[in-house]
Amino acid sequence: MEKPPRLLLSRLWLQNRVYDVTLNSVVFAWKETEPNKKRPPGSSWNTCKAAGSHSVPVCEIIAVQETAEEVQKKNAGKWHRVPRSPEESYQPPAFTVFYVDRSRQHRWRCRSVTFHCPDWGLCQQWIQTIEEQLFLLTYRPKRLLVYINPFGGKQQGKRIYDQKVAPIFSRASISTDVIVTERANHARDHLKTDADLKKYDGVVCVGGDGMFSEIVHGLISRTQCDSGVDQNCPEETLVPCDIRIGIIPAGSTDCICYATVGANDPVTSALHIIVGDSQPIDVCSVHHNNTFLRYSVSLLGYGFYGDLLIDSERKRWMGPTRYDISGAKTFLSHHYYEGTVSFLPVTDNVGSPRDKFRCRSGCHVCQHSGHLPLEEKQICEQEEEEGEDSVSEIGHKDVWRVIRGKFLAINAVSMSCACPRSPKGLSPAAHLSDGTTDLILVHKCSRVNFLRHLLRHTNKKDQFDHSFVEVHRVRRFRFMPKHQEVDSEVDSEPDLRERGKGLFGQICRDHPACDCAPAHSTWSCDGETLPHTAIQVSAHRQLIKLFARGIEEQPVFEDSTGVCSA
Ligand SMILES: CCCCCCCCCCCCC/C=C/[C@@H](O)[C@H](COP(=O)(O)O)NC(=O)CCCCCCCCCCCCCCC
Ligand SMILES: Nc1ncnc2c1ncn2[C@@H]1O[C@H](COP(=O)(O)OP(=O)(O)O)[C@@H](O)[C@H]1O
Ligand SMILES: [Ca+2]
Repeated sequence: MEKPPRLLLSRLWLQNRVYDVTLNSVVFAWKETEPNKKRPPGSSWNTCKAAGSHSVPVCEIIAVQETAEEVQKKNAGKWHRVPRSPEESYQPPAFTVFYVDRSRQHRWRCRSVTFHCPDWGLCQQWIQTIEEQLFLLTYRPKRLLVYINPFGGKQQGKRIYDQKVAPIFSRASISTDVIVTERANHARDHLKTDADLKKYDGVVCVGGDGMFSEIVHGLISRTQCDSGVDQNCPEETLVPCDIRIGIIPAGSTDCICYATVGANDPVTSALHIIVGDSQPIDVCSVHHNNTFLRYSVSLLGYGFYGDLLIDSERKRWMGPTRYDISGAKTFLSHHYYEGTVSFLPVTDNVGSPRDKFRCRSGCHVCQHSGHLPLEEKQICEQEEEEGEDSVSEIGHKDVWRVIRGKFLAINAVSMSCACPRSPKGLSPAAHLSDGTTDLILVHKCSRVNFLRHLLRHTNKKDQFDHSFVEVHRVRRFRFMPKHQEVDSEVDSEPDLRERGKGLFGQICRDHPACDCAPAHSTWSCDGETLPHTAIQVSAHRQLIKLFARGIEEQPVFEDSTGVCSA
């Protein structure tokens, strides 16, 4: 490929060594010259041959600044001997370039490198030319609206933002309006009606998956409202949101951040926002008949994860540990739930949930997955009883499959849900933006088998390779609990819930050794409970966009000799 024309080439000093420094529209690079001895005062700037080299893509430069003399002296003090004369202490004009440096485990760090120039004019020329190149990156955000949940995770949201994120935003000349939320749904309601979104290039959420869910609900509802789309209609094609969302992880699970960036690290996320990344994300809409309930981006779970969530909400004061305690308790209670799952399997997709390859930055499956209209075509239903072979070859493209059974867990994930607890996630091969969700059915099995299945979320073994687990990639699905099947017209779930909550229901839930099954569980939708158990779910391809790029393939490590951390 042809190289872009060079914009600047100069011989400059970096930590008393001479470098050939170049800039074109794509790369900023510096190459050490040789022999590169310490520069004696008054020596020529033109020495030497090439040696060690470094380069930074222009799109990963965060900022450039003229370096104040005091800063230079301070930096120089780290390695300089004390100057003997005033001439020797003279610091030539210098500029500092701040850029993204890849570290271990998909973490990004802000690094800086300072070059000394022979004269002030050249220094200014470098600063101006780099700034001009950054100005051309129009996809970078300039104004952001930030919501901080001060009570998410370990209640560190405000501190994380003030200490780790705000300084790099300001270095990148990003202006912000910050709202520290005062109540649950504060951010959602503000986005839905009050926020002047035209003023901003992005919305940033400091908190966990629950807080992100608030932002998503605010933005999607606002967009549908502005476009006259009725969210209550399950068949509607929803209008995608234009504005990108950034997540600064400060929650308990942080799976949306982890699964889209590869780390739950505030600085990494801030840098992805600054460089203006964009990653489309699938969203599932959840309805009960013709009533819209919620959107789901991560885990929509019934049975194990639903029960776990209900129990964990009472332990919110424990912070993120609540999920482990409630997880163990729910595991011991070992409840299963009867019901019918119907789903529309994906037939025209390139990927499958059993694939060995993963959704990564620039994923071809996400790019090439077609967008089928959501309208239900001719519905052919084939019932499958548990334990029998499931066959669905009816020779029709859109065949609904029906599975009636006893389930320990029903999970739908439209992304992998990778998180620190499970770095590969609930469905390791799920895709961020292919318009599908992976439906995982864990049938009733022994505690030992269920534990084996759970443990496989934390190691390299395939968690779907069990006779009691099945996984399907779907565009839509429905669930009907058994107690409502008799009369599906009955819409009196609150009464039924009361029954489950009665004296015996409570004892059974709280008594780990008790094997009697409660009538129904509760759906957990990205960490919030749903008020209904009979639901219809539709995946909407690429409905929202994040300041992320998907998980990058193996990061490239470079020797950063001569480069200091910002
Ligand atoms: C034996 C060890 C088994 C480890 C199994 C780990 C599976 C972890 C999968 C996690 C998927 C997370 C999906 C994300 C959901 C979030 O949207 C949502 C909201 O997050 P937020 O509070 O940050 O706002 N979070 C959740 O619903 C919480 C999920 C909690 C997962 C913790 C699971 C721990 C299970 C422990 C089982 C222990 C068995 C012990 C046997 C003696
Ligand atoms: N100021 C606030 N006071 C109480 N709850 C809040 C506030 N701001 C947001 N929330 C709610 O807190 C819940 C948990 O937030 P989240 O940031 O996801 O933390 P965690 O990951 O610990 O659950 C979300 O449901 C959100 O709606
Ligand atoms: Ca998906």
